[in-house]
Amino acid sequence: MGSTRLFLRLNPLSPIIFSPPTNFLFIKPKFTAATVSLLSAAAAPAVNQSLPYGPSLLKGKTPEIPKQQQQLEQENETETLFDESQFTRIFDIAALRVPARDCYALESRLRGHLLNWPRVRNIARVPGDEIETEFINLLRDNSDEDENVDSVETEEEPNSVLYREKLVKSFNVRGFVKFRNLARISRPRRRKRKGGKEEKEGNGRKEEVYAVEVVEEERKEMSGLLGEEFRGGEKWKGATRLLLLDEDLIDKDVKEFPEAIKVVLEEHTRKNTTPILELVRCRLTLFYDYWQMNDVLEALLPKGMIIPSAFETVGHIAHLNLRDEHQPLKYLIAKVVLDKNKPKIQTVVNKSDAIHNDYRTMQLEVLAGNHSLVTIVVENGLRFNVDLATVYWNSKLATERQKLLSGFNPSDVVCDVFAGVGPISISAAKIVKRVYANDLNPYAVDYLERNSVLNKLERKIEVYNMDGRRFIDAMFASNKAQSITQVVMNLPKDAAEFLDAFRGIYRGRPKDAMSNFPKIHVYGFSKARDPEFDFHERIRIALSEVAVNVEMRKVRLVAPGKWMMCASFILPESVAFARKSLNM
Ligand SMILES: C[S@@+](CC[C@H](N)C(=O)[O-])C[C@H]1O[C@@H](n2cnc3c(N)ncnc32)[C@H](O)[C@@H]1O
Repeated sequence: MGSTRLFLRLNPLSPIIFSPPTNFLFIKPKFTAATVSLLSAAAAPAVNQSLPYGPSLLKGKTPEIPKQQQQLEQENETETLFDESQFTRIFDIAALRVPARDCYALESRLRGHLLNWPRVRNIARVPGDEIETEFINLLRDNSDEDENVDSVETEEEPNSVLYREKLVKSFNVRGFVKFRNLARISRPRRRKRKGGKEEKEGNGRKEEVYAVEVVEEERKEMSGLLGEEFRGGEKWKGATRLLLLDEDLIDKDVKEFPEAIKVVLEEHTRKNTTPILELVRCRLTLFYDYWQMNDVLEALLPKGMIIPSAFETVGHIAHLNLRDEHQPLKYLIAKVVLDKNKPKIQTVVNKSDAIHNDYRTMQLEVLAGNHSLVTIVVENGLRFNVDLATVYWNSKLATERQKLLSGFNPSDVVCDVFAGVGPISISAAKIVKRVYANDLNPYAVDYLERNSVLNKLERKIEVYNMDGRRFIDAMFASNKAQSITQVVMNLPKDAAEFLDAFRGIYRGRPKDAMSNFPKIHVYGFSKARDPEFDFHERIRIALSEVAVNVEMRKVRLVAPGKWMMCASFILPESVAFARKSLNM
């Protein structure tokens, strides 16, 4: 059966001029004629007074889309899974236009009454808010009113008290006003901004996050509050900024404003013959790039469907584990995951099947982004090249690996029987004297060698490519046997069944010459009600030994009711000198 791709676009028949947006998911007519509205009622913003404070796709207005653009979008719909412009929301808000140099002081003074929306700065810039110095000088020349633009040095030498007072005024929250750049040095670099638009760089493309525009200025209401002398921003003698006010203040009369704002307005009016604050009406537009992954998925997926918001990452790859119900929407989900996690994530894959093969590699389907499954993972300060198409990697085991390594010391010699690309071997090589690392998968061995070199530890690691049982046999038959102090067996599916390889490893050799018995760390899964007992039993059976003194740990729950266990024990002398197992 061919794959069915679902396309989301704005319903062309619905009126969209400043109306609550209605999103519909269309199955392309090419595949079926049925139009399925998968978007829940929740995704259609109603003017709902009970909505919580803050930005929401269920609030605001959608922009007017010109007819021509609508047609263009319909023509291009084959290329896109959904129309990102459907996520544009416009909010009317009130703002105070203030002198740029006072904006930080006023922001901290009025913080509780400002917009305070996540990822939207309370201080906004709009085109034309920066006035050229020459223009300021021109205004100053033509003005007989005293404005507080760096006036200290233009006045006659005052007495010491007045001088100190003047000096104090020459500082603001950012430092000495005459050296504004000094304050900037310690500030993080601002994002590039064009006019009132906030943008971020993502994956080479500029993402428009939000924009602020001034719609109209409301001076009359202010003069009502502040008296006749208030003439509201008729003359701006310097750069200005907008302080975005609490969303609830948009339709309020200034008289109903919180006291703190009224006090600031009055103070400024009293101090300046030409008031330097004004109230303006603004339009705040939040674009697709503003919304977080969950916001978008919640709006796109049918009501009641579980939002697949959690995923594992391996380097630049996000690895989803989609349920059956997500399958028809997998490309759409992957696009959102990619869009919302760029640039760190470049590829989104879905694990399409349980792991069945010997090399423990996952069956991955690339759903979005670039198709390379070769990536670099950084763990514990070490770098690992991994190709998820050919080798095993599991970032969830990072903590466990650290736990295991914490028991190693510089005099140890380690045998890693199922080494993969080397997360245990290479990390161990940093601590111990020597590591013998083995894996059956030739690709894993290739990466293991490369990773040893990449981390400059190749001199401490010897790499082997053979079956685990043969490797154990070869190591303990060689003259390396007496130096080996630790053996790691991380193949949880069936490592315990490899333990019989230790039976008789010293058989036929003089007991006094073979006095060193390595500590074995073996991993395994258990679905039993008592996983410790169950795993211990499996170890005893594999070793054919009744009493084995084992330290048992639960590593993690890998599935409901299924534990990954780690058992550590010193190889019993009786096992090492026992008759060889028939399997060998
Ligand atoms: C669960 S992975 C663990 C790899 C590594 N220790 C890690 O933490 O990433 C198990 C590894 O055992 C290897 N393997 C499977 N059967 C094997 C066998 N019979 N002999 C040796 N290695 C084997 C697989 O290729 C795989 O790399």
